[in-house]
Amino acid sequence: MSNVKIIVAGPRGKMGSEALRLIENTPEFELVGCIDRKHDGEKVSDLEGLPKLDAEIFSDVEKAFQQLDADVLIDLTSPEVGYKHTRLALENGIRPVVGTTGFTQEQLEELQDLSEQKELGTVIAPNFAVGAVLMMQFSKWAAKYFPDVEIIEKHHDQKLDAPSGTAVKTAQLIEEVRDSKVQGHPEEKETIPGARGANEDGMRIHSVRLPGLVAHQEVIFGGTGETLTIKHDSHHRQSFMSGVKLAVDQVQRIHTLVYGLENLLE
Ligand SMILES: NC(=O)C1=CN([C@@H]2O[C@H](COP(=O)(O)OP(=O)(O)OC[C@H]3O[C@@H](n4cnc5c(N)ncnc54)[C@H](OP(=O)(O)O)[C@@H]3O)[C@@H](O)[C@H]2O)C=CC1
Ligand SMILES: O=C(O)C1=N[C@H](C(=O)O)C[C@H](O)C1
Repeated sequence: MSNVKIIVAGPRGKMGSEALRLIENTPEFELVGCIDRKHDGEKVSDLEGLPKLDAEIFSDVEKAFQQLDADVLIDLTSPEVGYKHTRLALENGIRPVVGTTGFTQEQLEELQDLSEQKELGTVIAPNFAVGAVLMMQFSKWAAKYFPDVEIIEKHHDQKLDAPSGTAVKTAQLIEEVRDSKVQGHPEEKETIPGARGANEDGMRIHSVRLPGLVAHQEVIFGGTGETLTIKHDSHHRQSFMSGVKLAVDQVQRIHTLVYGLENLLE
């Protein structure tokens, strides 16, 4: 079988650089190019701290997609640019695997339509860590029995989007099984705005941002005389890479958009 030819967008980033290491260590994966707003025309191997891979860097995304013979785009950038990259990849016959978080519901629906129209697979996964996927699934299960729930997500202080994509996805999964419910005291008042966190269908989501953190989430359920906490921690970004590999393998076998790694796990 021939190699999977991959473009990485965001190669200097915390996740993008980890994805380059995954490609370097996966015999059937081949890096054919990178998208980066800096270093146009340089090689990945020219950049300090990145694997010695002989792929060219492009700052012009359309040029990259037209010139490179690629099967898959791995996007690990920021919400606005990630959406643009995903659209352009599909328009150029390249299957996107997207870890970038912060896409709107409308953007996800547009990408779903485009993916189907082009008959090309797209994987958008708010969290590639298998443990995080299980934490979300367990939370969905628990919400059937415990409709009072609050989500606390904790990330490093360089994160751009809040709440995290994982927290949003967790709330969406819980909403599938939980009747809409306003939690807390009906007359509660915030004496400092934001004290009760974001309100998603009555559920509260709290976002902590601190140096020293990587990616962590607790989902706390409250019942009569008991609480249940479901917790996941990513201590290192390697935790996301088996999911990225699975998504790259599977995106070539599907012809629609899959949102969430749980839909690809056996
Ligand atoms: N699905 C998952 O499992 C995970 C998803 N994520 C998500 O992945 C994304 C990246 O995270 P992380 O690696 O931590 O972030 P970083 O900030 O470390 O990296 C982002 C990269 O994207 C580049 N970038 C940002 N904006 C642009 C732009 N306008 N044009 C071109 N390149 C751009 C940055 O380049 P520059 O240095 O020039 O700004 C940087 O190289 C985030 O959305 C995050 O939420 C993170 C971890 C796990
Ligand atoms: O920015 C991060 O770091 C992470 N982003 C994703 C999210 O928004 O959920 C996944 C993981 O939590 C790490």
